[in-house]
Amino acid sequence: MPVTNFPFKEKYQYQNGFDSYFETEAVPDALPQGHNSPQKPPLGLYAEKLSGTAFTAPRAQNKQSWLYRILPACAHPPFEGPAPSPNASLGLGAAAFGALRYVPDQLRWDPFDLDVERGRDFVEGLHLIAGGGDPAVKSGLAVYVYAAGRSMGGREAFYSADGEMLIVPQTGVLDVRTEMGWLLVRPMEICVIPRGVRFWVGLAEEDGPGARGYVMELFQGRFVLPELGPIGSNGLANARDFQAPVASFDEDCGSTAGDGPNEYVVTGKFNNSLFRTVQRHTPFDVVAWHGNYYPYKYDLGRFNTIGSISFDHPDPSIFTVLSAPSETPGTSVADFVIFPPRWLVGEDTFRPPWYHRNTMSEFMGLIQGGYDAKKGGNGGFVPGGASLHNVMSGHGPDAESYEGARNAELKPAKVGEGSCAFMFESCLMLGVTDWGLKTCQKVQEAYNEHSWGGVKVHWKGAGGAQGV
Ligand SMILES: O=C(O)Cc1cc(O)ccc1O
Ligand SMILES: [Fe+2]
Repeated sequence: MPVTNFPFKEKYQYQNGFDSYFETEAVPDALPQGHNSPQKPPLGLYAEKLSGTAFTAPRAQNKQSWLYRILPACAHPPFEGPAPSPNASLGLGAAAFGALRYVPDQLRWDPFDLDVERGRDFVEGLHLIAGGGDPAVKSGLAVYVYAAGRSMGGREAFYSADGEMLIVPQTGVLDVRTEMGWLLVRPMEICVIPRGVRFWVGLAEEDGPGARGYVMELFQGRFVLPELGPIGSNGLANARDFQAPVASFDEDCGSTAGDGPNEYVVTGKFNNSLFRTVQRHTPFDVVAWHGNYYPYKYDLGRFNTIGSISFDHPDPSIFTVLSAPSETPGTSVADFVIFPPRWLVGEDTFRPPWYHRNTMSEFMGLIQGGYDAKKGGNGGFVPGGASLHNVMSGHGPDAESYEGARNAELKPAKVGEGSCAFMFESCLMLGVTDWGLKTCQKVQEAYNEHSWGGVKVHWKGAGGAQGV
């Protein structure tokens, strides 16, 4: 079901479409007509180009936007850093990335703690849990969980030069301000902030339980919609359901870069370290923009789920929302896959996921409800928790789910009502941080035993009838 209530309607306005060319102006006539960079842009604005791909990238992949702003982004004192990570002990930063540990065991985590002390904002609350590759050579990705108990300071902004950030809220509504405008992102919605775009994250419900969720930072390439092949021209996540913000700006800029009335802290993530600068003008001063490089959001309830209407359990690639292709055809650096409510009708079929070992690694999280192949409850796979099944690590339904599905009457059945699990699937082997393995204290030590310790032998012997 799509997310329905739309608070703060006047602040959040969207333009619809994936990979579209948009133009938007918060003040009439702020966009130059017929030019990108006139001698004097309208209203005394500066023109600034933001490129997400090489200038010479083929047209089909080329991503860039023109921003018309009160002062250009370059007007700031030198960055200081690497700054001590606001949460070095929690796992963000170069040291944590450099010390990733690669383990073949299946891992599962209890729900990660919310920031009940209300001490951390979104950036301070980012905990690196797993990753692979290297942002300096634009390869690989990082996976975080976040727990934010408060909004970022009113004069703060963050950006990642390392990659595009896919944010998956699990608890708490995020009020996201970007250079290109505002996005309201609720649980069961996601948003993507492209590399380099400055943003601010607030909690829309200041007196709620705080915000918790998952982030994938993609060092390599960008998220695109998966090919549909024989599915045809519609299905899965449809382009028109992606929403981009409209231009919205503040005017706190003084008359030059140096003498503005206030100080704004811009924190940049650069090769896994944080650098900060304090400038005397707001980074959110973009009065108009046009282009195809922009942040966007998507309501997972709009996903058009497709499955087998005859027999056998299809590969989960049919549930891909967004995909970041590698150079190898059909092989993703990262896929974002969801398991929404759906009908299962397969005849003579073991309906949950089969047992499997993959060359791809699978990091899973649960936004709400349960997951059909795994027990919930204490010690199970529950909302706000996670699991990691790394390259060639065997996994599948726990013994109890296997027995249940093996003996189930195969009537059409709706699974996953009110639930949504997701998977960050990657062709990379994922290393886990010290925080993820130890400090967070959420690893379920008995995960393997608890899930598969009880798998029964059904073998009837060489003479046994098949399928009994
Ligand atoms: O491991 C998992 O639970 C994810 C998954 C789901 C599915 O339906 C098929 C394969 C797969 O890896
Ligand atoms: Fe799997």
